[in-house]
Order: sequence, then structure tokens, then C-alpha cells
Amino acid sequence: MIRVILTDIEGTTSSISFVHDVLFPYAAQHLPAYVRANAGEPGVAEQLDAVAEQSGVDRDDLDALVAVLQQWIREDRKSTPLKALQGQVWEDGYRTGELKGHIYPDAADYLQRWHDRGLRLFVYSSGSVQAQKLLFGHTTEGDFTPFFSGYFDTRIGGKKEADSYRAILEELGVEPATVLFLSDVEDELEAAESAGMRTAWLVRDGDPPRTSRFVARDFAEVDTLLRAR
Ligand SMILES: CSCCC(=O)C(=O)COP(=O)(O)O
Ligand SMILES: [Mg+2]
Repeated sequence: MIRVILTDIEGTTSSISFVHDVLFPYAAQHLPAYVRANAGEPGVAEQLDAVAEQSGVDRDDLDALVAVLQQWIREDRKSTPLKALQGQVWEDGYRTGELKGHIYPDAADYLQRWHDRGLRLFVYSSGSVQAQKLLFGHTTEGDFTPFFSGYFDTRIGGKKEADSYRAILEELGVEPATVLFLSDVEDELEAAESAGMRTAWLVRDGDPPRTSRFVARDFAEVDTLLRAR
């Protein structure tokens, strides 16, 4: 019996294009000035230490660190310090209303239904927990944070590693088979299954893949799986 839904964001609750065509360009535009203005703040300095360590660039060369961060944005690198800094930069955009989080109508509908039915909802995304809360707190459809019981990001581990899902299960204190993980990335589903979770593969565009996995075009189809179990 499924009691917990753990969901990815990009390609699952929200469009890939919102992340790549809205959020990443906003970060690329505003991150350099943000980093330069706040380099002495502990929450930024800590991330710059990590960027220097991961890239091998001189920690005192702010221009070089910014260049590395811009390169990582272009490459969609799932680096924890980049994701932390992106979350900080997006905060301003959401606060001023320049950014509004995208959520698919079916995701908005079923997140509320599942919450009201007593399922516990959690997010696991490469975006930082701060970025997750900002997106769901400022969507075009309203504030969805009241529906979520918790958030996980890459500080618990990479999304393609089974140990990350084992660590999430440990934190939640639940049996693996009571958790349904939703994602659009097959390697993430495989990692979650290795940890014993159930999975649903969101394929929002194009033909469904030939696979033995449960595939859903939207959250209404995920709901049929929930009702069948
Ligand atoms: C939390 S919004 C920003 C999403 C993001 O930065 C990202 O890399 C998307 O990763 P996901 O694990 O949700 O596919
Ligand atoms: Mg995804």
C-alpha cells in the first residue's frame, strides 16, 4: 500500500522548458552580480569554497569562480553549491514577481487530492530545498507548500544513486514498498527501485517507451496506479 509520494520536479511536476528557458537564464543573468555583492556572506562564501574545491579554481579569483558557475549552468551540472547559489538568486525573482513557478494542471490537481486523501508528499530534486520551496510557494496556480511534508536535494546524494533513496527512507522511517517515486528520468527510477521503492515514469511528451515499468502521461494516470494498489 502506497502511503508516501516522493516526486521529482523538472519534467514531472513542472516543465523542462520552465527550468531551462526561464530559471537557468535568470540565474545566468543575475548570479555574477549576486556573487560579487555577497561573496563575504557566510551562506555564499561556503558555496564558493565548494566551487573552488570541485573545480580546482583559485578561491580568491572571484571572476574565475563566476566563469565556472556560468559554465556549470550551461552544462546543467547538478553541483550542490551551484544549486544552492541558484536558489538564493531565484529568491529575488520570486519575491518581486518576475518569476512564477510552473506546475502542470494535473500535478496541481492531484497533489492536492493526494494530500487530502492522507498521503504524505515529499520532493526530491537536484534543485536546492530553498529553490524547491520557492517554486512551489510561488506557482502560477498558487502556494503548494502546505501539501508537502518535506524536501530533499542533492545534499542527501545524487538522484541516480540508490544510497540516496536509502538515506531518504531512513529519514522518513518508512518501509520502501510504501513509497512511490515519480520521475521523468529512467536512471533515477532504477536507483529508487534498487532501494525498494515503487516508481512511476512520467513521460509527458512523445510516445511511451517500450518498458516493463509503469509509465504515466500525467498525474491522473499515476492515480490509477495508486488506486489499483
Ligand atoms: C527546484 S527548481 C530548479 C530545478 C533544478 O535546478 C534542477 O536541476 C532540476 O532538477 P530535477 O531533479 O528536478 O530534475
Ligand atoms: Mg526530472
